[in-house]
Amino acid sequence: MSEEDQQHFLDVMMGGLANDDSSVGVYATRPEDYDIFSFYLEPLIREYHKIEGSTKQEHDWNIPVGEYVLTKIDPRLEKVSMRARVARNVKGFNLPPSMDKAERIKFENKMVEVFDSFGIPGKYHSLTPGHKNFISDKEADELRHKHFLFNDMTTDNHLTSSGVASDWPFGRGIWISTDETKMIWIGEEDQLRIISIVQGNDLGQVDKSLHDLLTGIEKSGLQFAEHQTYGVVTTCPTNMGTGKRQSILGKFPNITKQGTDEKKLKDLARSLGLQARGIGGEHSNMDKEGTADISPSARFGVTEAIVTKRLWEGLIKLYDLEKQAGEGGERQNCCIIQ
Ligand SMILES: Nc1ncnc2c1ncn2[C@@H]1O[C@H](COP(=O)(O)OP(=O)(O)OP(=O)(O)O)[C@@H](O)[C@H]1O
Repeated sequence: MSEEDQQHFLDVMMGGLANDDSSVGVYATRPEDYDIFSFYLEPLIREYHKIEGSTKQEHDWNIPVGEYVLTKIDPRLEKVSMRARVARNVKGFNLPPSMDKAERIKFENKMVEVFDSFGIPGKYHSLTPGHKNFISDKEADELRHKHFLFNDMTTDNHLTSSGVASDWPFGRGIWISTDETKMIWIGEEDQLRIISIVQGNDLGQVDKSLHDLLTGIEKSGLQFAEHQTYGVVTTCPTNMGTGKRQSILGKFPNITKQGTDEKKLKDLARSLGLQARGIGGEHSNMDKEGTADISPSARFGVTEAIVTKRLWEGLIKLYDLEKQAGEGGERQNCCIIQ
């Protein structure tokens, strides 16, 4: 390996070397890392995604609207906060761990041009000092409170030690559609996180909203970085494949014993192929009602449609366990996050 590659390899491993609590401990710094360091990254991707034999990532957004309706699980799941996001990076740019300040700003400006012309009404809010769309800390916190905007990245050791959070807050921001159901993060763990949040009960509805947004961006001519085997290229190998994470915010007071036993819910979720996170995203806590963000773990070797199906099937089982955990098999109120 050349000296230059050795340095890049060290950069890839930096997040894990600096953080004992890392689960994967690896961030790609450039799309080509997945080929140059495949001897290291391929086994890791296979193990994480439990892939045996040869798998080539396929895409399928054919998600039935009207089929995965949460009120079929429980009529009280009427107004649930549903979220779906995909991670994307654009061809020709480094991945966030190795972007410098100038490249981050250049990327943000390129995206502002897309937002000005891609046809979905909305507004861009920038965290970059001096940007024409700059928002104050107070405004940024209001957007965080609504679960729209990502946190200050410098508070996360994994993001700082790997370089993902470098040059904060330059080149960072969020585009939000006028109806506040669609949003795009700029400059977080991936260059783009394309997101939809819908309050409702049909999982297909949030997928459709996300897919409309993604298609709109693709039509703008932006070309995403793709790998011939692993699908969309993402900074963290755990997101490779579809880059899709789909979740609902649900209340599980019985399983979590009023939020005092988060581990119980996390373990049960894991056994169902799901992940349970706290109310404010990864590494956050649940509240006294055991409110958790539930999403399927799989991103690679499954299609976008399968991710939704897995969430649906997992929720049927998880809500049944919640019911069983309650006194007399009764489930308390479940879902509305205001
Ligand atoms: N169903 C949901 N409804 C509303 N907000 C949600 C929902 N699920 C997650 N969120 C919010 O989205 C934000 C981002 O969460 P988080 O960082 O865990 O996930 P992510 O964007 O998918 O990225 P990553 O998996 O890389 O951490 C948090 O504020 C979280 O509370």
